[in-house]
Amino acid sequence: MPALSIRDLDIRFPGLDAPALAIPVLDLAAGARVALTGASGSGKTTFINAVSGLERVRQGLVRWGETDLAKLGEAKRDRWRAASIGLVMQDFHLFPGLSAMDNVLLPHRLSRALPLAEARAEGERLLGRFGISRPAQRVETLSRGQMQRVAIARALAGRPGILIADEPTASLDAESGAAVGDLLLELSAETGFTLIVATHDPHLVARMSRVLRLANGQLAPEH
Ligand SMILES: Nc1ncnc2c1ncn2[C@@H]1O[C@H](COP(=O)(O)OP(=O)(O)OP(=O)(O)O)[C@@H](O)[C@H]1O
Repeated sequence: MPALSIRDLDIRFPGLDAPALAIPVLDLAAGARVALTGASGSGKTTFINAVSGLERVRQGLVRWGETDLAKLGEAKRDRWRAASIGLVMQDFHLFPGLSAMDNVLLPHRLSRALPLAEARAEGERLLGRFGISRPAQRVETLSRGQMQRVAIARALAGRPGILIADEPTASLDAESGAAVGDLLLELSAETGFTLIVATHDPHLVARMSRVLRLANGQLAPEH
């Protein structure tokens, strides 16, 4: 359950006058439950890409525990991410034609960060717990709320110390969105992973222990 330290982070894209994201100092405690919020274009996805190692950090320090992502090349970042982070996206990113269980196992077959038998056992446990009673069902036949729960089971089957979710409830109706929010909070309380959720959902924001508000790539002071 690593803590996150950011120092002097500055991410720029060609054609933009100001940095897309500039964070002089940010510390998140191990096991923190953090909402990341802000208007469209404020830098949420840029933040997620930087702290998950999806994007290379060229200026500044992004350290999870003892690992400074800015110092790792792409292959090492990919390996670190597979072993350390579960990612949940708005549009689930599930593979149609594969069963719920095969979707859960796919990243573990590829990364081998964890023995496959362990990922399978944990995946079965999580799918059962999430009410996905037919793990052999093809994912495209599930409801959207069920699809998101399969995506969460996939993210957690490797027992990561960090879970990062990008708008996990945005494409769900209010009821399924609330259920997914409940699930994320319940699981983080049980397992203690550090949770970062980018969201516009005020109900979910209100239930997190800390709220980071981005505007034009900068963090607003916290209350
Ligand atoms: N690869 C890129 N090249 C140029 N500009 C980019 C690139 N990626 C992001 N930006 C710009 O950086 C800023 C922050 O974008 P980002 O996607 O992080 O915002 P966001 O808060 O996630 O928005 P949304 O809620 O709409 O997803 C925006 O002005 C965006 O246009």
